[in-house]
Amino acid sequence: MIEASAPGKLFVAGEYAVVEPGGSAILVAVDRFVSVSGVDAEVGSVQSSHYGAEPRPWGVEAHDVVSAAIEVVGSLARDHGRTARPLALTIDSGLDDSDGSKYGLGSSAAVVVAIVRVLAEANDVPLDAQTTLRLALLATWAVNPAASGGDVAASSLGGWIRYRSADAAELLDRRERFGVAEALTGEWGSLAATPLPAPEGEPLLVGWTGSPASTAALVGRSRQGRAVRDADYRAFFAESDAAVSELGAAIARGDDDARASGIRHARAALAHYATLTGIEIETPALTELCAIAERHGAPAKSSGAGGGDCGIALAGRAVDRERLRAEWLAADIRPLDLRAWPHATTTTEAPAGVAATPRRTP
Ligand SMILES: Nc1ncnc2c1ncn2[C@@H]1O[C@H](COP(=O)(O)OP(=O)(O)O)[C@@H](O)[C@H]1O
Ligand SMILES: C[C@@](O)(CCOP(=O)(O)OP(=O)(O)O)CC(=O)O
Repeated sequence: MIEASAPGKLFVAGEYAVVEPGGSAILVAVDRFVSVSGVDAEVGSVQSSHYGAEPRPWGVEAHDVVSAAIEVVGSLARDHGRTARPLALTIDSGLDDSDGSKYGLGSSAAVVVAIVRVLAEANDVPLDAQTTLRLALLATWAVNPAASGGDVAASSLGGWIRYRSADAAELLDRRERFGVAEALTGEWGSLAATPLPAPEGEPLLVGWTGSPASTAALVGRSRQGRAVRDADYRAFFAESDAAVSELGAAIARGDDDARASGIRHARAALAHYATLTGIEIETPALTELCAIAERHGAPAKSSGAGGGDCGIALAGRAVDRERLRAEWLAADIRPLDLRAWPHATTTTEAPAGVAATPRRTP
């Protein structure tokens, strides 16, 4: 049996701007995982609670990320002159809560990355984190070419990362014309995924404000909705980029004040974007989440597409986290028990039962 897992993620800054090729974001992987196992089988299949009781055979016309991930690694194996080994895959997602709440922790990215890891291991295709990222991006874009891939980068690399997006259309075209193996090598334009040092003292606090509208719908609306003047969009893009640079540099040198300023600037850029597009990114519940955190001295903002889901706060050592969490709860905001992963103190250890890199068991 081969097993691998991949962590979920949260956006810290750069949402929406990162959708544009060359846009930047900061993300953090969190300690909830999607795990995938695979055993040799005559016919490839996938079992998941998403599909009901029966395993789904590979190759079924299902335009989803699971099929896309199987397809992309299969193509790579063929490009290397091998036939992809059929496996019976089982997907087990720990990203949603036992009561069925979905927190928007990037399940599609974690599923893709975990599947890519298992299949690559089964087919003896060695993968480093950057190659995993590229393969998982090709799979993700095959289903959603408008995705920035920031979530895929966080799932592939783990930890705190700075991400700059690539031109999906150009890379999909390269895959189409030259195959996956060829598409993987060579320039990926503006793509960059760089680890940042984990901030000291585990400052990440996460609150969940309820289920949002779908991200695809929000991103779609942002493009087709209110006609945004090019100059206005450019101003937002520059503002977001500056906030991400400020925050990335602050995290890199461990400067808490500059980190707080970076978060507040990223929040302001999103407010600007919401005004331009008419999208409600920061709902009243998210505004309340931020107000409570700010009263405790912790800078905060929405995380991801917004319209609900999670907000984050970065709490310095002086912040009374227990009181902050209690006030969130009293305001109907659910504090989530999440930490950055790998944890700052145990960077080499995976939690029990979690294989960051694929593992074979007899
Ligand atoms: N446990 C799972 N089993 C199979 N597919 C999954 C699972 N979790 C997520 N997915 C895939 O990921 C998609 C969810 O993607 P998306 O709506 O972007 O959510 P998220 O914001 O969590 O990434 C699903 O439609 C499905 O294709
Ligand atoms: C708007 C975005 O920049 C961020 C969306 O972040 P979310 O974390 O909300 O996304 P899902 O994982 O699909 O729930 C779109 C993108 O980067 O693709």
